[in-house]
Amino acid sequence: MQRRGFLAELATTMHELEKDKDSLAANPENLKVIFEEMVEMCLWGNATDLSMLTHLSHEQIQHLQSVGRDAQAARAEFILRDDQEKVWDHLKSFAGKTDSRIDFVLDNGGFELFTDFVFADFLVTYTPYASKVVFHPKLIPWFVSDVTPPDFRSTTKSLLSPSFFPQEATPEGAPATDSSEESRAHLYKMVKRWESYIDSGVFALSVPIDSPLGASDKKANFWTTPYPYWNMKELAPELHKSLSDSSLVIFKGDLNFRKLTGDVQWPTSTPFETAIGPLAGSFPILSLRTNKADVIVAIDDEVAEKLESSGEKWRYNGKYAVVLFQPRSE
Ligand SMILES: O=P(O)(O)OC[C@H]1O[C@](O)(CO)[C@@H](O)[C@@H]1O
Repeated sequence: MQRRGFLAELATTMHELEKDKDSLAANPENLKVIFEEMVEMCLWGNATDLSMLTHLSHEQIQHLQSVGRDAQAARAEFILRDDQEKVWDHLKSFAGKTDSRIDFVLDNGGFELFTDFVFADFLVTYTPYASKVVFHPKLIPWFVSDVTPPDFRSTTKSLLSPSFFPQEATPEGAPATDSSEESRAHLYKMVKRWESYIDSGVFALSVPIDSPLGASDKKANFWTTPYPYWNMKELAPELHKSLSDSSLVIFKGDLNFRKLTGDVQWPTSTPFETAIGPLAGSFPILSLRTNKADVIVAIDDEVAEKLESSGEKWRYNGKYAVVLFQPRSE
């Protein structure tokens, strides 16, 4: 029930944005505020994949996945390096262009994919900076809950299915409240829009949408090889070329971050640009990562020292995060 609350809350937020669409488009500063909420929603959507569920309490999971403005503000101090400002400036440079494309290198299905859809929807529906989104799934569920093409296809269908969210009832069995009916309607409308975007190509998968589990595709096989993303250009030239046409490539989650940085035990203050090696400058990269493994870069020494001396398992307890941006080279 709680999960449905979050989904509906996001759907209602998106619904309410509709009223302000024109004024938001005319006023980038207001749009920026919403953009930052969207980035953080999408970032923390990664906090609780299946592997984290085993050691977080129900309350901790709910806290990490709560999507309201206040909950996000409370978590801002846990973002150890935050390049949102740079990303926003980069996005604004696409105003007036009709062919700007954002790519999402997906991570987990379920709640995280829902937040990816919401962010993508925000970018194409409410900002003048993106005309298309390409989603990159994996062809096998490599780290258990990775999004595959069948997951992508079934997500909108599930969200639209009446049985997915059974009618709410009060403990006494009274009928649903007006507000829950309304939020259900907002969710329905939003997901219908996503389906129309899939039909029209505004939202696309990098591989044929009907690809079965275990299919082979030059644009996706690389994601499930043992190689770091440093080797993308020579080992997956088609994928590299395709991403080179993107206005922004968003890498979701911990595993993608590890592959971007070579899964190396870098000194914590290593610049992101150094850690991503030959990929730096090839295309604009945004990494939205909650920390679930030892690898970490781009953190000020004082911050790292303080966390180390606290004894907290900050590198992998899922409570901390980084938002890292590397632009395309001129
Ligand atoms: O789903 P994500 O964010 O890519 O996280 C995957 C991570 O989960 C783990 O399997 C366990 O935390 C890590 O080893 C791995 O990097």
